[in-house]
Amino acid sequence: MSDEPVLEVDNLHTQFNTREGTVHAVDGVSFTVDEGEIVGIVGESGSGKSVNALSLVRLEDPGTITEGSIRFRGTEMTEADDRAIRRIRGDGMAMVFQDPMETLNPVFRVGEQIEESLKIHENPGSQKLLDYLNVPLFSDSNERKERRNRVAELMEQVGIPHPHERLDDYPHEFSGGMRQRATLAIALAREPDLLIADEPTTALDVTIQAAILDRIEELRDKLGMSVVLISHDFGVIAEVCDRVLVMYGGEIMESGTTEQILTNPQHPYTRALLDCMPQNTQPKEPLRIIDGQVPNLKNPDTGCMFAPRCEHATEECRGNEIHDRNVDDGHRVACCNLGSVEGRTGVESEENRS
Ligand SMILES: Nc1ncnc2c1ncn2[C@@H]1O[C@H](COP(=O)(O)OP(=O)(O)OP(=O)(O)O)[C@@H](O)[C@H]1O
Ligand code: NI
Repeated sequence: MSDEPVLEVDNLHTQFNTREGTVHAVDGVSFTVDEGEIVGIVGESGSGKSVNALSLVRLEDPGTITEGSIRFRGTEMTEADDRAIRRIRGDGMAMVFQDPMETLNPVFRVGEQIEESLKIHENPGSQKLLDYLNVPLFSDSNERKERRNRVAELMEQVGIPHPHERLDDYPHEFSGGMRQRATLAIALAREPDLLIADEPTTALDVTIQAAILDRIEELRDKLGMSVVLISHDFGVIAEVCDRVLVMYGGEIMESGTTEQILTNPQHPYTRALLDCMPQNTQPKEPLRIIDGQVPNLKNPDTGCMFAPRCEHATEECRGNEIHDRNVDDGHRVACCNLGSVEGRTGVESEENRS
């Protein structure tokens, strides 16, 4: 195990230029992911979670990274050329999307698609040329058989039963949960150092969701893989994550270990999100939602993004730039009004880092 974080994101800004103005989708985000660590990103719809994730793998187009740094295992992703990015997508980082059909091609068999991913992993640089020449990487039949076994093994790892019988199925022959598992197998075929999973279980029912989260956790334990797991559901995050980033309006409002965030939430937004968890709602009580709307990210106002919806907000919150502060070892909060929320403890006087 190395002490260096696998991923270091510093002051990342990703914007979209639209006719109505510039959308500040990710606005000064900093975080790290250590080897073997599962970091969760939680926040309401539109808070910038997906744009953040896509920026990490440099799929932010049509957005633009306007500022900041993303260092992945020593490579500066914001400056890397296409070749370096292709290599990193080949075997460094892999991404799983909410909709499996973003990954799966309906006209190829599931097994073939996992096999393709294995090939890219083994040969990230030469892939384009081989595709162009239409040369199969493995012509020898023994090797072909071995490769199919490896694909079946991967399918088994992600919980697809009877994989040898399912290898030659097409995606439409798979159920939603099985398709999601297949995309996980495609991602894992590359043995990524970092798996970025954007709402991988949102469309699935609870038991399948739990099974997939178990798999991710198990693979982290087995392979030492690092994971960035995105969800709007605190329940999912609490289940598997070591550390949590709470995102709102393109910024990180609070970050800390899962325990710190769950047992000692300091930011009013984090508290509001936790209050909305079904687990924290009485039976028969309707599910709570946070009053008000997510902010307009076009030409945002100064001050705290959450201030318009925050019951503790003061003039200071609206007028000033907010810096995050350390409230406990590794627990940071971007709120200028710390201490106003009942039950807050342990706030250090230390000002922001920068
Ligand atoms: N292609 C685009 N053009 C313009 N704005 C965009 C584009 N893609 C995303 N945005 C904006 O960026 C902001 C962040 O979106 P993002 O998809 O990252 O949110 P999210 O937190 O992932 O939400 P959800 O939970 O709904 O997936 C939103 O305001 C969204 O409208
Ligand atoms: Ni999203």
